[in-house]
Amino acid sequence: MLRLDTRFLPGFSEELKAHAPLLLEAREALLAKRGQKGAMLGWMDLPEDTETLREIRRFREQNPWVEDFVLLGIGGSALGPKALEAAFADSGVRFHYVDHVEPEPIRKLLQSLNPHKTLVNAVSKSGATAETLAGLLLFLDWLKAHLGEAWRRHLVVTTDPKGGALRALAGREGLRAFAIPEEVGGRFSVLSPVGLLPLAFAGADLDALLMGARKANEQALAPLEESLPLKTALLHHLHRHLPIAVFMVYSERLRYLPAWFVQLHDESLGKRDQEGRRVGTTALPALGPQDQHAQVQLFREGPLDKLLTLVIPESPVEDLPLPPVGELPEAGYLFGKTLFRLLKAEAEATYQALAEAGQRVYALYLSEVSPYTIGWLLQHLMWQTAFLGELWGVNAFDQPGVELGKRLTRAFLEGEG
Ligand SMILES: O=P(O)(O)OC[C@H]1O[C@](O)(CO)[C@@H](O)[C@@H]1O
Repeated sequence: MLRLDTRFLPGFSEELKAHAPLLLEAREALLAKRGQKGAMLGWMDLPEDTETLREIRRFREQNPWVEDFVLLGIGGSALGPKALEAAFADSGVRFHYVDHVEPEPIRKLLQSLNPHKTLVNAVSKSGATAETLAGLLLFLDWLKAHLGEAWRRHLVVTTDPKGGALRALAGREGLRAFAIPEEVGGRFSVLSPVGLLPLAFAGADLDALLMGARKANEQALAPLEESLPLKTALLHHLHRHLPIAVFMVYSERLRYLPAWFVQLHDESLGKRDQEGRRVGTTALPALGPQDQHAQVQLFREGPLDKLLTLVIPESPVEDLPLPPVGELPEAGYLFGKTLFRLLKAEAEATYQALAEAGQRVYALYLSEVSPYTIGWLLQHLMWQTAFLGELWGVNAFDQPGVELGKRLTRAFLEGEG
């Protein structure tokens, strides 16, 4: 269950009523593009794709030998699986992410892995991302050197259904390849094989994840009063004059989720609008309780330039009681409580303290941290982002601003000869 709390934002229900026509129009405009080629709205349908899920499960069953799973990919090709695997891994398979190009950690990783027990998953929608291709060159070479002709069984690609270098490689070499549907962009691809394949090896409950996402779909299309994504989109719209959108999650298991949200929000919404005006707010990742001891001082007493989203679990999946220990009477106020009660008290205290400081803050309560609630949350945030794209007059599904950096990198390398 996912629940919105706006107790510190009085007047929100009036705002919701006042903005109903705008919100419904934005939703209509978005949905009118559903099914259009190039609209990139295929992520809406991913939760229903049980055929792909079956294929992925079969592949997982055919490869019980895997002990280490190396994901080569960056941005939307890595952030989602990384966030979900950290939260729900249960199989003992070790995961490694090559979402960078720093030589030392890659050398260390290559030295530590047993190639016979390693599955490499190269993930790239475009098949053209320099970081991913560089990782692939290294791992391909390594697999071939250690396994000879058998290397092909140790490399699986997740990429565009038709085009790009990874699809061509898979075709030439007969590699197993999973498709990222044409109409699904990288940062909206977590519920495609980009996320599902690694999560199958992690032993996560994929049925529950997709069921949760279907719930978000249902709510996105529901009447305004029940449409959580329209409501949170409105919260961001009403606060678009505040430059920073903090996304603070009270769960260690969800420690990589803020990074996933940052890409989703920033790369989708930080753009020029139709009139050429610069649009967007800057998502700032935060983790509770750690960032209470790092960022909350600024949030409390620094500029009132933020809208804060707190993601707070309401109950634990399992809890740990804090035992009374005679040697530590100073911790007496904790005796007999549980770890989760402390976590919850800290989240609630921070929520109140931020509101009292004058910051604009709301909470998204999760009944617990589970594949179901997180599937729901991820898909909810994708809807929120898509609605904001409509409200702000930007295309939430392209990223023209990253192209120049890529072209220059290539030019620098080619210039070196
Ligand atoms: O999946 P690809 O095509 O390798 O892209 C990786 C990432 O790079 C970007 O295109 C930005 O450069 C992101 O949108 C994307 O998630």
